[in-house]
Amino acid sequence: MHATTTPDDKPLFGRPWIFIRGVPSLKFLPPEGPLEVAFAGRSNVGKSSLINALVGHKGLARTSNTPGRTQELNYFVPGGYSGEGDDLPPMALVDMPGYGYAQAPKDQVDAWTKLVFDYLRGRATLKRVYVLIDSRHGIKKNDEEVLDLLDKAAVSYQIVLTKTDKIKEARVPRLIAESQEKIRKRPAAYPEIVATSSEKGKGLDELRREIIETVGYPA
Ligand SMILES: Nc1nc2c(ncn2[C@@H]2O[C@H](COP(=O)(O)OP(=O)(O)OP(=O)(O)O)[C@@H](O)[C@H]2O)c(=O)[nH]1
Ligand SMILES: [Mg+2]
Repeated sequence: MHATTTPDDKPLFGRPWIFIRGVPSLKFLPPEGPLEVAFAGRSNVGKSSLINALVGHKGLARTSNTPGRTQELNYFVPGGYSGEGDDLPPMALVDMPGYGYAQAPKDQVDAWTKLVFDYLRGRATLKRVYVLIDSRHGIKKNDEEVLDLLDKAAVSYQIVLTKTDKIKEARVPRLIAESQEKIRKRPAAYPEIVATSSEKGKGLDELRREIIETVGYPA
């Protein structure tokens, strides 16, 4: 018997990831197939940077200092699958436009927000949403609205603190405790909170482990 060489023999985050599709409106979504893990959060919170840090590819998802950089649902998958027939990747990471303030015309921002909310509410293969919260700001009113939506739609989500390199280290445990208190009664919230810094590589292994567990990889 010889060992197989299917891509599934390699660790999920130990191989190149590729961009496969940008979705400007729901009708362009790929057919439901592989499990999806999505990243939500206010504009500029660090969604695209976190995806790049997780997969170890700096320029994969476009990032910017200007809020409103990501304007579509962007699909990223591990490479090595043709996408034809049954040769599908085991999962996809979905980067999303941010909600809240963005440097773009209001009707455009309203359209992205609707796209994100409709996707979050209605995607059967969406397995987990990471709701990113900037460590300097904590959970705000518009974050709460997204948590309400996810609770109502019974979509499992987890809070991820971003940019922890921008606050004093001693504040991190307090922020985790405060955030945990805010989600304690929320039915679809995963109780653990992950503190990350894409810049310093903090919390990434923990998050990778969570994602692997969430999608049940390898099956
Ligand atoms: N110091 C620090 N800066 C970060 C970190 N993560 C992201 N940033 C910076 O924050 C800014 C926004 O990052 P993005 O990843 O583009 O944020 P986003 O949430 O995808 O933003 P939109 O697509 O506009 O919604 C960029 O200037 C990043 O370099 C971090 O961990 N630490
Ligand atoms: Mg982005």
